[in-house]
Amino acid sequence: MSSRAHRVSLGDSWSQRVHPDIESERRRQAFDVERLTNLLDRGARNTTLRREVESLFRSDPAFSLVNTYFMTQKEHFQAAAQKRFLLHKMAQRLNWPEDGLEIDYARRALSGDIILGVHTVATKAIISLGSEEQIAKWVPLCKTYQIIATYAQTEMGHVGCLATHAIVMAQLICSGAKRGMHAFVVPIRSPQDHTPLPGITAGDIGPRMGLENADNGFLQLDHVRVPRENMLSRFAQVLPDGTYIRCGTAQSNYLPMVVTRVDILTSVVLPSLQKACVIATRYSVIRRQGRLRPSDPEAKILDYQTQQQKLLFPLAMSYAFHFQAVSLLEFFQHAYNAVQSNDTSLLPELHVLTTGSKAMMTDFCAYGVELCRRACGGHGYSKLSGLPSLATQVVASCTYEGENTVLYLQVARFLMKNYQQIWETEGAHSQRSLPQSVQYFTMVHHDKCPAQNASDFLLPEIYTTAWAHTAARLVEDSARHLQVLTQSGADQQDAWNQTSVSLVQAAKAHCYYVTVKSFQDAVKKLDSEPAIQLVLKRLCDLFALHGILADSGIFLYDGFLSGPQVDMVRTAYLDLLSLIRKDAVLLTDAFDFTDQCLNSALGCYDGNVYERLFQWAQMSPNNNSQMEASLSHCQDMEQRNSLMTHTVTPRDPLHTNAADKCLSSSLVTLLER
Ligand SMILES: CCCCCCC/C=C/C(=O)SCCNC(=O)CCNC(=O)[C@H](O)C(C)(C)COP(=O)(O)OP(=O)(O)OC[C@H]1O[C@@H](n2cnc3c(N)ncnc32)[C@H](O)[C@@H]1OP(=O)(O)O
Ligand SMILES: Cc1cc2nc3c(=O)[nH]c(=O)nc-3n(C[C@H](O)[C@H](O)[C@H](O)COP(=O)(O)OP(=O)(O)OC[C@H]3O[C@@H](n4cnc5c(N)ncnc54)[C@H](O)[C@@H]3O)c2cc1C
Repeated sequence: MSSRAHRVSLGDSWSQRVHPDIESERRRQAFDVERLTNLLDRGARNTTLRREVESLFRSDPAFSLVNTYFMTQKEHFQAAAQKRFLLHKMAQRLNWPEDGLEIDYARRALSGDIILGVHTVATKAIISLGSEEQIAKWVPLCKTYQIIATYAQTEMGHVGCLATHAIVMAQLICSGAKRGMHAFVVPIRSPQDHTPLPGITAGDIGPRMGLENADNGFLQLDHVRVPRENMLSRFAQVLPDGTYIRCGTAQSNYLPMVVTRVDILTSVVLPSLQKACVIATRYSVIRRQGRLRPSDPEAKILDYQTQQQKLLFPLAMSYAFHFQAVSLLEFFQHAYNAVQSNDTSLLPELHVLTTGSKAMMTDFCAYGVELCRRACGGHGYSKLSGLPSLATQVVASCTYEGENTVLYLQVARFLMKNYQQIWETEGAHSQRSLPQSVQYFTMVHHDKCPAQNASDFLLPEIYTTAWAHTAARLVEDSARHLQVLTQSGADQQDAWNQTSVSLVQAAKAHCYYVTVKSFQDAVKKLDSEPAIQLVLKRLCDLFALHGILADSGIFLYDGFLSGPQVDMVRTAYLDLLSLIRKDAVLLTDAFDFTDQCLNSALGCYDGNVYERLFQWAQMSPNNNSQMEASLSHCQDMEQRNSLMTHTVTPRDPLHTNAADKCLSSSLVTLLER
């Protein structure tokens, strides 16, 4: 399949005429885009498979995403339910393997616009924490939608209208002793008529900032009895006589959070940033505004240095986080399997790597998507650009699966523990006993950065060492601050709280270092692809140097960098902007999102922005000719106001009346086999 035909997928009459301003960007190919796509897909076979799956959705109107922009929340939810149902049928018909890549690629093609994301989270919680018998009992019911599960950990719950069962994470009190958080499969609604079971109060949580396709709700349990065998018991059991037996550590039951954090990074968070980069970069070579010199034609806005600064850092992040996610996934597979076999030795490091990656990637991706949105000027505020929904989707991920400050503090706790270990076992042996991700604590040798000119800052060992030094120094400062406070009489908790701003700063610097290091390691391995290696190295340089410039105070504080060296960093950084700008469109093409999946009037492959924007705007119900005609006949403002209040009906919240109960029941029926 030709890659261009694959990408131009909306079938508009003008799609075959690629806009000359974007075509010229693709003429100069400094590297092979297709090979970069293969690298991102982790193999050419995966690229082929992904495109095959995507092609199944291209021409089927049932899977169209454009209409969702004009839907009410309820309509959007129903459309997303229908997509989930059709996808389920498709997977059955095509015999897709249960844990194969096909389903991931299908979700990507549909831009995640299907309901029951939390059903998947809950199903994976059963797989992580259930015994073999419990998995055999519950997972097939989940996979065939005979039950719909939700994951209820946060107080007040997030349960939804459709769920028949909740995986409730609750304190187990056994023979009077608190045993920590355990998971219980709690039936909450009748499988026959979907009414709440005795003692259960559940419903929709009300309007939210975004995520119209999500089923978020509340749950109250009042004297609800849960059978003993419904406690998920891979890591802990209660015997019929009340004896409590633990097979793992107390933290083993936290495994679902680790699993979900990894899942959302790869399936929601990172693709959102990548899509925003594609949309904003393509738009920025079509949009012409102002002149670089009075005699020039109007400039492509991507030719302004400030626009490059806005867009190329998110692009660098997109690649940095891709390689970070790849290395995280590798470690995850290995450590998850070990924990499942009751070897929990890697769990603390797995927890901290996933938690730090989740906090950093969601924070930065939210920032990056917003940068892209603003870089598109007024059109970035239009939902039709695709950018507002990407922004609200990513912002949510800064909160769910653990609020990011809380997560950074968990990373800091791990850093403090390991730093204290070095203090206690000072000497040559300390490095060997440290987890791999913090071994750099003992490897920082320089007091001052040896760079002498801007080009020295393009040497990966220079900027990686700068990050390692500064992260380790911030960890040390926090550890000393904690020690000073406790030595002067503060208790541990007070000392922790009084140090927490510094601790979060140290955790952020550590996460930045880990990301720079994994990006640099990935680039080093690309010797057989020199052209790709070169463009990715530039992105790696930009990512590392942007972080230094944005937070130069932490590098200057102890004199590791001098003022003139920060100027050298800036020079190197600005030179990189103009180099990367030349490849920007191709670097975003390499993500290989279909137009359908981008769902953006600004970001299609062909660059025909204005035609598409105009055409899509026609779909607005406000352009309904009858309404326009009535409005134009109104003589005065008062008449106009009264017409508006009668024409625009407020949207019903889900699940407030009998009709809505019917809606949720029928969606349940829809999803049944
Ligand atoms: C469109 C896409 C679909 C969207 C789906 C969205 C679905 C969203 C679902 C949710 O949001 S579910 C709710 C998720 N909630 C959280 O993540 C809460 C965040 N809080 C925590 O993680 C807390 O740590 C805790 C688990 C609630 C425990 O808090 P507590 O204060 O009791 O203990 P801590 O001091 O934090 O930790 C104690 C100990 O345990 C270690 N630890 C913490 N978490 C984990 C873990 N996941 N895995 C392994 N170990 C963990 C922590 O490091 C401490 O260790 P020590 O220092 O004592 O050794
Ligand atoms: C879209 C969405 C979907 C969700 N889905 C689910 C779901 O399916 N299942 C589920 O169980 N939950 C779900 N949640 C809930 C989510 O996991 C929680 O909102 C999140 O973990 C934060 O907890 P909280 O709301 O209690 O915030 P809080 O903990 O109250 O945080 C509020 C503020 O207090 C600060 N804070 C809190 N504790 C500390 C501390 N120890 N030290 C310093 N500062 C602190 C935070 O940094 C933050 O600034 C969802 C949330 C959203 C937005």
